[in-house]
Amino acid sequence: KIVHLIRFIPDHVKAITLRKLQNRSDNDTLDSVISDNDKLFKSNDDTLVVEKLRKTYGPKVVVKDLVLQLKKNKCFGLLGVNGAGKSTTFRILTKSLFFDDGRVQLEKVPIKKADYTERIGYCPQEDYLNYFLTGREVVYSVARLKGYSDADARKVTKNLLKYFELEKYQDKPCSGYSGGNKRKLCSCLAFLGSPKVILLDEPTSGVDPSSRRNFWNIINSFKMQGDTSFLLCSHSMEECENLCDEVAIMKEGTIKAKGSLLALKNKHTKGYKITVKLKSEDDIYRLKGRISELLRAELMEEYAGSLVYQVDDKRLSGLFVVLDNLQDEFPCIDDYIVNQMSLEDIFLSVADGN
Ligand SMILES: Nc1ncnc2c1ncn2[C@@H]1O[C@H](COP(=O)(O)OP(=O)(O)OP(=O)(O)O)[C@@H](O)[C@H]1O
Repeated sequence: KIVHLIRFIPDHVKAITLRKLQNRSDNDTLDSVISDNDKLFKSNDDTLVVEKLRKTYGPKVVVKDLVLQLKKNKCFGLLGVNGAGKSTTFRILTKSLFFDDGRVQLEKVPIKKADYTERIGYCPQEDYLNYFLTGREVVYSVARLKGYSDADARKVTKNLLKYFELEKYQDKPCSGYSGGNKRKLCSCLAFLGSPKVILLDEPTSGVDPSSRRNFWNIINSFKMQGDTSFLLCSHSMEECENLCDEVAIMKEGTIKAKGSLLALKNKHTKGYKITVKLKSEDDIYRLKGRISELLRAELMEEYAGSLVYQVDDKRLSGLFVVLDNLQDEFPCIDDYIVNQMSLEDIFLSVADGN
């Protein structure tokens, strides 16, 4: 039965299981490891530290000298365009993939040590589920493989399925789950075993807005209670704004921008974003000229009847007066919206830049 189960579980859980089954002990004591590697940890709040991580596929470097520090009770967002190297990083951090150079330590335990992965929870980008088992059986099996007793495994399974709003489907085979419910079940597995670090690779893609909010609540309540760190990869900027204390934007294997949301906003954006919605494009060239002249604004985007400007002017009231006057002068203006710059704007400016 166990051999059958192992075929359907991810490598990082498999490593733990095989070690448990073989009853192998780790020869290196934690003390010797700590004295060797203290330097990597800059503060007591650091949990996972990555230094100059590098991964190549033939001549192609897909992760270039990546540096990361995850902190207790914090969520770190790893953003980037498709192919930036995010999932590769996740696979390296869960020991599913070898890397060429660099160092990784989790609470001062180097990645090479056997119990490293026991401290990590992982929701990979692809669903890994045994489709013959029900949701309840999947969670219970992984709980047992992670070392829970029968009674504890039952209890934790019940609670997790409840938190992730999967109770309704718990006795149905996973093969019949919708895409969003499969994602929820995979996320739920990442929380098993009280991991110190939880890696979530696009955990809510395909998940409905209400379940997504429930998921955000789970993470935020974990952040408040325990000492878990989260590393989140998501293409939803809204999700990152809601969950992340710090984000890094990755492009072609390199981190192009890193910091708290506020720091990134201050560094990469100025002032406000103005979206001018048009009824028609009749007088558009003259309008663009007037906006540049009056607001000294930079045209960021032009799409589907809208002009999007970035303006440095910090005096909001003055801005509205100018925009009202422009609306009177140009009947082609339908409406305008003034927003603060968002994480999405930062992402676009960093991802599109060189
Ligand atoms: N097995 C492989 N052999 C060769 N190249 C690979 C392999 N796996 C990934 N790559 C390349 O590594 C790069 C990074 O891929 P990765 O899956 O980490 O990107 P990502 O940032 O997670 O993208 P996405 O947002 O689309 O999930 C890509 O250019 C990809 O083509």
